[in-house]
Parts: sequence; structure tokens; C-alpha cells
Amino acid sequence: MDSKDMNFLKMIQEPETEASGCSETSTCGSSGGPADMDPEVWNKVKNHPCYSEEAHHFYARMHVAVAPACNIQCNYCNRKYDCSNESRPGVVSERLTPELAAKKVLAVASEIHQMTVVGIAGAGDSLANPDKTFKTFELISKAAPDIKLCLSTNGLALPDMVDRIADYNVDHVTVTINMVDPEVGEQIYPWIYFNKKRWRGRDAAKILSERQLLGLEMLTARKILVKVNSVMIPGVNDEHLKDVNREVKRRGAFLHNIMPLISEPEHGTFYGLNGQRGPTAEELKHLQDSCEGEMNMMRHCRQCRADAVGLLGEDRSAEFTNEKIEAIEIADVQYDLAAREEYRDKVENIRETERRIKEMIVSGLGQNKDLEKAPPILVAVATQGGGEINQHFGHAREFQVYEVDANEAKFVGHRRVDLYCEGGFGEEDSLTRITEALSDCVAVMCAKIGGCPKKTLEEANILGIDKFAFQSIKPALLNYFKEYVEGVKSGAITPKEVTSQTKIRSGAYTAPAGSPITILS
Ligand SMILES: C[S@@+](CC[C@H](N)C(=O)[O-])C[C@H]1O[C@@H](n2cnc3c(N)ncnc32)[C@H](O)[C@@H]1O
Ligand code: SF4
Ligand code: SF4
Repeated sequence: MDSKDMNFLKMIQEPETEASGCSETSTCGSSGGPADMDPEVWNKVKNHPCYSEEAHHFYARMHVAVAPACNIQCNYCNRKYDCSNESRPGVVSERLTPELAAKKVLAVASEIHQMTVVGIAGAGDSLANPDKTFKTFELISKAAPDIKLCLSTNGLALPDMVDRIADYNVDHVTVTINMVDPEVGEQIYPWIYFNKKRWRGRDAAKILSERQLLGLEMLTARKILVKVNSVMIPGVNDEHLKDVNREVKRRGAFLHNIMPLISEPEHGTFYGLNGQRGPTAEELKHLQDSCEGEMNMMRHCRQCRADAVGLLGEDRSAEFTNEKIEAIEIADVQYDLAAREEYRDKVENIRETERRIKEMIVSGLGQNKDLEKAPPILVAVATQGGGEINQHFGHAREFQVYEVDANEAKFVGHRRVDLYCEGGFGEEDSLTRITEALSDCVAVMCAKIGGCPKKTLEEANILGIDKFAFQSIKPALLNYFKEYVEGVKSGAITPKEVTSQTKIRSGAYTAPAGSPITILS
């Protein structure tokens, strides 16, 4: 186990908690997953960072960019193959052959033990490049059998590929479904290439939609978990995505990930060049909230590049360039399966303990009528993984935002920000932007915060809090909720009107060049 892994484990093993008498390092019972989840499903999702919000604090993924071609055109997509400065889907720094991809997976997995999933998500479409995609899976599954395989597709080729997908034990497939009505679809897709012919307009959208829904049914019939991605395009498919949600739910999709359209003109997409805007954070959250029901909504998607490596929200791809991978002697790569398993076992014990602690806190809060009645608050958290408040305010490139009440602390999105501590350079500007980005939060929790940013935040009625440093995020937030409500009651804290429908001012915040738009997902 390398020193980074050791630090990470130490970080998650030694929390200082005031949450309860049960130490978080102890293992209070078995790790069976949430009570309401089928154990077979839990086993598939428990260490997949995209399929489980909880898992994304502990486990990493990597994308291997082996699939350059695409069989359709979306009006929001412009693929780039040598781009290191844009952080959005469809861009990569370098292409990979299946052989180099497998070598890269081994190199990353031996360096980053929390990396549990390899996905193929472009830069084009995984199933428009089936030979490269399945060759890559074949090589990875031989060399690294504990790694989960995952693919993303627009679904056009899916019905023809389901058997091959099942043959490679791929348990997770993402299908992008933006419409179930060809009238809507013709505004999103200028053409598709199907049966050796280019189709346009409503005919194209009809074929695509039928193939997507058929593919989805075929996957769920084989118990393969399907995440449906939908890009929310205001005025085109925003209201219609409720119908999409209903149709995919009916066909057994496991998770629905409604993502905001990214349409900066400089990316050169059709929508970007024609002024099609993306949704505001408030619009996005409203739609996600209205679709949330029996079906899980994904709210922690970071809209990653096609060659992303690391925990969601961090990108370590620059550490694993083709040049570095090519220079590695495969015999020097230490793929230590036992150490990887040991790491996962420890994480699962910690998660199980945290779940029990949360239950105890919630049951304690439930005894108090004032807390039960109090409206939810939004709190921002600086974390670098491990499910803890463990990042210095000035080192945060994103803040996670939680909606907290007496019953739960729910992840509702993230805000990307400029780094505050950059050697004293431009600090005031970045602090202003961070304050704007967190304007709807009552507090920001971090491992440490300096006097100056604390004062500026307080002027905007956002408390900078570092006393929960290195504690588990959700227990700390639930404990803080009690403190906040009591503080408001006693007059020590000035209340902030915040509800789940609060207007999040994403429009007021300009993301730094090269980063995706700020979202509250
Ligand atoms: C680059 S695609 C690769 C996988 C596959 N070709 C597909 O479309 O599903 C990965 C995801 O990024 C999404 N995406 C691409 N460009 C986007 C944009 N400009 N805004 C939001 N999502 C985008 C796609 O819809 C898809 O869900
Ligand atoms: S299907 Fe995927 S890769 Fe192809 S154009 Fe659409 S978003 Fe881009
Ligand atoms: S784009 Fe979203 S679903 Fe895909 S790896 Fe990133 S966080 Fe996961």
C-alpha cells in the first residue's frame, strides 16, 4: 500500500467524533448495506462511486478513452482529443489503445487502491467502437478481476450488444436518454447513422428512441443495473424529462442522472454557438426533486472528462499520461489484490459504523419537537474524500452542499470555486466569488479556516466553522443542525431563510475558464 493510500486510510480510520459513545473506528456489526436495499443490488453498487452517493466519498473511478467514434450527433457535443484544459464530457488529452488502456488501469489500480471502477465513456460512444471496447474489457478483466467494468452509450447500438455486455460481466451500463418523443428528439439530434444509412429529423429520433428503450429493457431483464443520463435542455426537453423519468422507471432503470446542459460558446457545440442556455441550478434541482420518488436520482455527477482518474471531483489524469504509462515495465507494476481487498473491507466497516451513528443521532433529534419542526438548512463542506470534513477552506476547489434537517443530511450538489489560497494572489476576488457561490448556505465546514475569510463569510451570514474538523460529514451535520436551531432560538445565530426551493445563485457565479458550469445537482 503506498503512502497516499496510507494517509487516506488513516484519515478515514481516525476520526475525532463527538457523535456518540460508539467509536467510529469500531465495527458495530456486519456490513449488510441499507435496510431498504436488495443485498444483491447493494453488492453491485456499494463501491461504485457513481451509483452510490455514499460510495463516492471513498471510492474512485477511471475512464479509459478507447472509443473515439460516434454513430450519432448530439447538438450539445463536440469531442476533442488533445484537450487538457476543458473539464467536461467528451474531451480527452490522449487516446488509448485497448492494450495501453489495460496497462494504465493496472498502473492506476496499484497506485490508487480506492479505484474500483473502470468506465468507457467516449470520447465518442463505447458501442460505436465495439471491438476496442470489448477488447479493453477482456484485457482488464484478466489482469484486474476485482475491478468493476462500466460503459456509457447513447443506446443506438445497444440491443445488438447486450449479450456481449453480459458475457463480460458488465454490471453497470449508462444509457443517455434525452427524450421518448421523436418531436422533441429531432431538436436534439441532427442525425444518426444506422443500418449503413444516415437518418435525419423525426425518423432518426424515432429509431434512436425505440432502440434506447429496447436496450434498456434487455439490460434490466438480465439484471444489469442501468443508470439513465438525461441532459436538461431548457425549452427543449426540460418538462419532457418527467415523461422520460416515468418511462425509464417503468422499464427498471436503477438510477436517473439529470445533468445540466453545458453550452459555453467556446466549446463550439451547435447549442453553444446558437445561444441555447443551460438550466439554472434552481431549475435543475426543481426537476430532480419532482422526479424523485421510487427511483433514485443521482445528484453527485461531476460531468467528467472521458479520461478522468480519481475520486469524483478530483482529477489525477495528469499523473498517468501515455508517455508515463508506456515507460512503465509491466513486471514492475505491483497489483496487490489482497491490499485492495483489505482497503475495501476497512472502508465498509467504517461506513457501517457511520450508518449506525447517524441512526442514533436522528433518533435523538426526533425526540425534540423544535428540531422536528425546523426547516432544512443548507451547509457547505470542504472535503478531500473519506467522508470527512478534512480540507482547509483555502484549499477547496469545490464545496459539497448538504440539505440538513432533523431526519437526514442529504447531498444535494456541489459548487466549484476558484482556489482561495493561491499564495496571496487574487484572494479577494476569489473570496467574493466563493461567498456568492455559497450565498444560500448557513455555514461552511472545513478542517481549518483563517480569520479573514471567516469574517468576510460572516458578513454574508455564512458561518465559517472548523470545530468539526476530521469528523464524519453526515453525523457532524446532523449534530450541527441541533446547534443551529438552538442558536437561532436563543438569538445567538441570525436565521437565514433557506428551503429546498431556495434560489441558488449559480448565474451570479462564473466558473473559472475550463471548468464545467457550477451546479446544484
Ligand atoms: C461524452 S458522452 C459519452 C458516452 C455516450 N456517447 C453518450 O452520449 O452517452 C458522456 C455523457 O456526457 C453527456 N454530455 C456530452 N456533452 C454534454 C454537454 N455539453 N452537456 C451536458 N452533458 C453532456 C452525454 O449526454 C453523455 O451522457
Ligand atoms: S452520443 Fe455521446 S459522444 Fe456521441 S455525439 Fe452524443 S454525447 Fe457526443
Ligand atoms: S460523469 Fe458522472 S456518472 Fe460518469 S464518472 Fe463522472 S460522476 Fe460518474
